[in-house]
Amino acid sequence: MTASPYSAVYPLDAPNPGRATPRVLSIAGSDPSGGAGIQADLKSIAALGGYGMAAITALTAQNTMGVIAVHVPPAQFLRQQLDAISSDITIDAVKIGMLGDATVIDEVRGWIEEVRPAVVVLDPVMVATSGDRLLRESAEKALRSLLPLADLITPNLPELAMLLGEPEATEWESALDQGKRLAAEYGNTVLVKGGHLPGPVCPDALVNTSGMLSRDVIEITGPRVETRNSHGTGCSLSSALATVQARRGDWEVSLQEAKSWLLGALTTSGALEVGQGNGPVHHFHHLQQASKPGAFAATLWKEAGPELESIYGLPFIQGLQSGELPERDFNYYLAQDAIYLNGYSRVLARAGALAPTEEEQLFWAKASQQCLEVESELHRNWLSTREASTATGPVTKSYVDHLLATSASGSYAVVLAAILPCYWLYAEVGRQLHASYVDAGAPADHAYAEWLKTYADEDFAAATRKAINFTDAAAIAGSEMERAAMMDAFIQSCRYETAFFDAPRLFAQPSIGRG
Ligand SMILES: Nc1ncnc2c1ncn2[C@@H]1O[C@H](COP(=O)(O)OP(=O)(O)O)[C@@H](O)[C@H]1O
Ligand SMILES: Cc1ncc(COP(=O)(O)OP(=O)(O)O)c(N)n1
Repeated sequence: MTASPYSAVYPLDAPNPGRATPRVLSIAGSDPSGGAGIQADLKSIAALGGYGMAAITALTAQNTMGVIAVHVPPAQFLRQQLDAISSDITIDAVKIGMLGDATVIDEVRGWIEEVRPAVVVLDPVMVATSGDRLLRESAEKALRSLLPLADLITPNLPELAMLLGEPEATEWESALDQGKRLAAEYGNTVLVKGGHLPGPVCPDALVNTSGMLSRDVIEITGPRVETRNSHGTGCSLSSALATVQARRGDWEVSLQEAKSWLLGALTTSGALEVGQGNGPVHHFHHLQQASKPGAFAATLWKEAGPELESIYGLPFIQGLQSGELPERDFNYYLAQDAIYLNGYSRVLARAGALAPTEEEQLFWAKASQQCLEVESELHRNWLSTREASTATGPVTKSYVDHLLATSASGSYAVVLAAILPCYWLYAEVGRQLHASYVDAGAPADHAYAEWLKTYADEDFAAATRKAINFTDAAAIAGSEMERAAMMDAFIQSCRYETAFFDAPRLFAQPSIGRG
């Protein structure tokens, strides 16, 4: 099973001690072309689920080709902006970007010392990629005085070198060494970024030498996207990190989530068609993708692919297809299926209770009832003449527990995502098995002929299509966080589907009597 990009990024069991919608302040310069500075910060904060605020340090006249002019308003006015915000609003995280000159830095330092926000991310913006200065050279010393107040510093390689007064690193290992030196000097965490190095990968690493992370260096790598559209990547990443950190409270988790989102924003940046130079990244790529009907269902199906492949490779499925499956395994499977269906029926009823429309309520209520009817049918027609333990097996127990836990605490959309694999994977596996039985001339002497015929159930196929459509619609109506939780619930259920088909091989006992 390949790991889902979402499961790494939004683990359901990850610590989530912060606010669902963190209030994040960007203290940065304005980029009127919208790709960097506060404009990029506000988009990034919103894209990652935060409430964005902005105090403007400087105005630039710039576009995707470079910076034409910089205007730094009086620093006291910045202080008035900052005081206006902090006297009224609790700030969960601050991202600091372009500061312009030493008077601005002094005001920001005074305000941070007074307010002490819980999360401070400092992107020490000095020179734009275009080569234009965004911080006066005379202000570099003042900038260093701000570093101890930051929890995380996110310099690019030229900025890292400038802060240390060393030549710029040209290799990843020496960049990490520089990161360690800066982290040791200021006692905080440094994000060393590999964007400026050549090569097919683009690594980033959290570096802390005082034991505040699980390791001194936590490296997260990713592919390098072939694009010119990297304007504002540093701004976007640092504000995304501040937002996720305020929610998650774990820098490693925050970097994984922010980096994965930025990768999508870089990959899809071409669709924006903004400017003739280094264009911006697509901050809201994930929302547009998810709002197309069928797109979320297609992503789910792609995620289920490797699990389906595993299912087809299982001895149980191959034995069912060839007819050589030991009867003991088949009996175990039937008995566990009956137990499972009883639990599944309760979860379907819960989906009905949460359904937003009468059509969906009716669909799930009927599905819940049909589930109990199939359970009775299994007992009446299939299990009454067979020997199989009626004790709940470990996989059945875990699968039903997962479904019940999801239905107890998950939203309608998440419950549907957990329910769906039992429809979708089962329908697909059944379709394939039935097709191969028919292709083989539907032999009447096939040991499981009667069972394989039950897979040709057009009503179940139609119900599966409806369940997929309802799940897709719930994803479109939901938030990004909800879709991530749906993805996790879906993948978890897919894994249980595979385990369920494999359970007879592992747990069916040779001659256990019923009861
Ligand atoms: N071409 C690219 N492909 C993938 N990730 C990139 C690319 N360029 C930059 N990044 C990522 O963007 C973020 C900002 O990196 P960097 O370009 O080094 O900083 P800055 O924008 O401050 O100069 C980092 O997470 C880096 O890994
Ligand atoms: C107003 C403003 N702030 C910061 C930058 C620099 O942006 P950054 O994300 O570091 O990357 P580049 O745009 O330089 O590639 C800026 N240009 N403007």
